[in-house]
Amino acid sequence: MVARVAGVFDEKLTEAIANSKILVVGAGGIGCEILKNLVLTGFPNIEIIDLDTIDVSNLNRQFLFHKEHVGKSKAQVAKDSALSFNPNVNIVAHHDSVISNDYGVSYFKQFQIVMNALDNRVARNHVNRMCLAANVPLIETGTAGYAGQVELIKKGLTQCYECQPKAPQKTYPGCTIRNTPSEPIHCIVWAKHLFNQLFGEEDPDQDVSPDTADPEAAGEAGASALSSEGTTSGNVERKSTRTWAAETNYDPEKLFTKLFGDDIRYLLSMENLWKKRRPPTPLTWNNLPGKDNPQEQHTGLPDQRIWSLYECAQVFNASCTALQKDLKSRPEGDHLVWDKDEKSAMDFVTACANIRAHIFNIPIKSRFEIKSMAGNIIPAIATANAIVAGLAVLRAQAVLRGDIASCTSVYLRPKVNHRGQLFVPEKTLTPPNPKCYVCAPKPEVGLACNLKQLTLKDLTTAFKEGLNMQAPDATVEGKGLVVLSSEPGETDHNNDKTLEEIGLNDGCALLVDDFLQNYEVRVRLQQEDEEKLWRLVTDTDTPMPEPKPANGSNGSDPKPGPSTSRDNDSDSDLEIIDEDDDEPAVKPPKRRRTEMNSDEVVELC
Ligand SMILES: Nc1ncnc2c1ncn2[C@@H]1O[C@H](COP(=O)(O)OP(=O)(O)OP(=O)(O)O)[C@@H](O)[C@H]1O
Ligand SMILES: [Zn+2]
Repeated sequence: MVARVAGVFDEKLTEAIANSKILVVGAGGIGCEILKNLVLTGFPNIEIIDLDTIDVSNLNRQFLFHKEHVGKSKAQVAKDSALSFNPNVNIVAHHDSVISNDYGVSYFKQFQIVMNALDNRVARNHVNRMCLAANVPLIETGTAGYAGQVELIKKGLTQCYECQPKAPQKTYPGCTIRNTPSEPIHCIVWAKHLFNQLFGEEDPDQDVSPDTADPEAAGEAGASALSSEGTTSGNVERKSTRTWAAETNYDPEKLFTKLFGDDIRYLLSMENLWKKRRPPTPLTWNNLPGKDNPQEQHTGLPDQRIWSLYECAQVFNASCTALQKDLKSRPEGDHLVWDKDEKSAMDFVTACANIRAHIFNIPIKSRFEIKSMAGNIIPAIATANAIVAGLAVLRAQAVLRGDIASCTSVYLRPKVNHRGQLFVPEKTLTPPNPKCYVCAPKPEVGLACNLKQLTLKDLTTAFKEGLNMQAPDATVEGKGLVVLSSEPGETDHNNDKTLEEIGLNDGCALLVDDFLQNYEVRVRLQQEDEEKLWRLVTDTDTPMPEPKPANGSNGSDPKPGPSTSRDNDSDSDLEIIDEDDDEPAVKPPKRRRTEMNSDEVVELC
C-alpha cells in the first residue's frame, strides 16, 4: 500500500498514518470511495458505520457493492470488499445509526479523524456535535450532481457544521397545495401529504382538504359551499382524512369520490378562487377517460410511459389496497413511512398527483419524472463522489501531518470557472461564529413562543427539531428546577401543561442539555403571540470576524474570493459556489446551508 512504499510520503506522515484510527460515517456513494482510498493509502485502522442495506439502485456508483449484495448491510459488505484490496487493514463495521447511545463522546475520542459521508442534516448535525465534544477533527463531505465540497471542522479553529443558519427548506404555500395548484410539483406535494394523512404520520400542517381559510376566497366559501349539491355527502364536515378513510375501510372508490369529486366541487364553490383561474373539473370513478384507448406504442422504459387517467385510477385502486394491507399488518398506532423506492408508495403518489393534475389542467407526468421530483433526486454522479472522496483523504493526510492551516474548504464545481478552476479552495480557514449556538464557548439561543400555549411536550419537540437534540433535559437557570427530563416517567406528568402553568415567563432562561451529545445551551424564552407554535431566535446578523490568512494558503492573493450559496434542492447539503468578482479577497464567504429532505415544509398562508 502507498504509505508503505518508501519515499511516497515523508517519514512523519508515514508514521502518523501507521498510528491512526479513522471513523467513516456513511457507506454510500462517497463513503465507499473514502474507504477504498483509505485502505489503498495504507491506513491501518478504520471503523465504518452505516444504518442501511444495499439497494439495487446503489450499484451504479457504489463500487464496493455488487448484485449479490443487494439486501445486505452496507457497512459489512463495504468492509469485506475493501479487505479484498488489502487484507491487512483492521476494519470494524457497524450496521447501525451513528445517532445511537452506543457511539458516545468516549467512542469518538478514540479516532484521530472522523470523515462524514452522509446524506442528511440530522445525522450531520449530530456527528458535528460529537466531534466538537470529543475534540476530534471532522472532515465533512457532500456532492450534488457534478458539484461537491469538502470541509474541515476543527473545534475552535474553523466554523462548525451549525455555525451558519441553513436556508429554510423549499416551501409552498398551503393554500396553493390545497386549493389552487398550478404546477406538477404542487400536485406531487399534495399526493405525498395525502399518503401521510392516510397511511403515514399524520401532520396537521399537511392537510389535503380544501382550505376554507384561504384569504383569496375571502370567506365566501363556506356559505355557498354548504348550499352546493356536491357537499351534501358529508365532506364539508372537516373530519380528519384518516378518520374518514378508516370509516369507509379505505374503500378506493369512496376515497376517489371524496378526494377527486366532492372536495373539488367544494373548491369550485369558493368562487373567488376561479375568477382569474381556470376552474378544476371534478371526476367520477365510473367515467374516466382512457379506458378503451389501447396503450399507445411506447418505446422507452415502462416508468417513462405516461398513464391514462383510467390507468391512474387503476393504480390508485391497487396501491390503496396494498398500503392499507401493509398498515393493518402493523401494530396498533404504527404508520407507514413514504419511500420513493417502495412500489406501492410511489405508485400511490404517481397516481394521485396525476389525477389531481388532470383535474386542474396541469400537465401529467411519468412515474419516472414524478419519482425524481417527489424524491428530490439530483442524480448522483460517481465521478463527483470519487473526486470528493479523494480530496477528503488528502485533507485527512494534511490533518495527520499537523498542517491544519492548509485544510481550507474545497469546492468541486460542475464546470471550470473563468480562471480555469474545477476545484476552488477557500483562501483561508473560516473561523467559528462566536454566536453559534452549538460551538460558541457559552452557547445561547432564544425561543420565541406563546407561553400560554406551548406545552412541555411542545417544548421537547422544539429542542429535538429546532436544536437537533436527541434526549433533552432542561432546568430553570439559577433555580435548578427540572422542567424536562429525558428519563422516562420523570416529567411526563407535566407534558400537557403550558410553560405559563409551570411558572415560566418571558425572559426566563433554561439550561438545556443533551447528555449523549455532551452539549448544553442556554435558552431564553421570549413571549410572542405568533401563529407558529415556536421559533428559534439566533443571532445571525452578527458579522463574522475577518479571517486571518492561513499559513500556506493564498490569503494574500488579491483576486476575489468565492461567495457561496447552497443548492436549495440538494439532498446532500452541498454548497455551490458562484464566483463574484466584486467580492474582496478577505471577505469571509457568506454561507447558506440548505438541505432538502424528501419532505417539503408547507407554510400556511
Ligand atoms: N444516522 C445515520 N447513521 C449511519 N449512516 C447513515 C445515517 N444516515 C444516513 N446514513 C448513510 O449515509 C449514506 C449516504 O450515502 P448516499 O448519499 O450515497 O445515499 P444512498 O442512500 O446510498 O443513496 P440514495 O439516497 O441515492 O438512494 C447512506 O448509505 C445512508 O445509509
Ligand atoms: Zn458552530
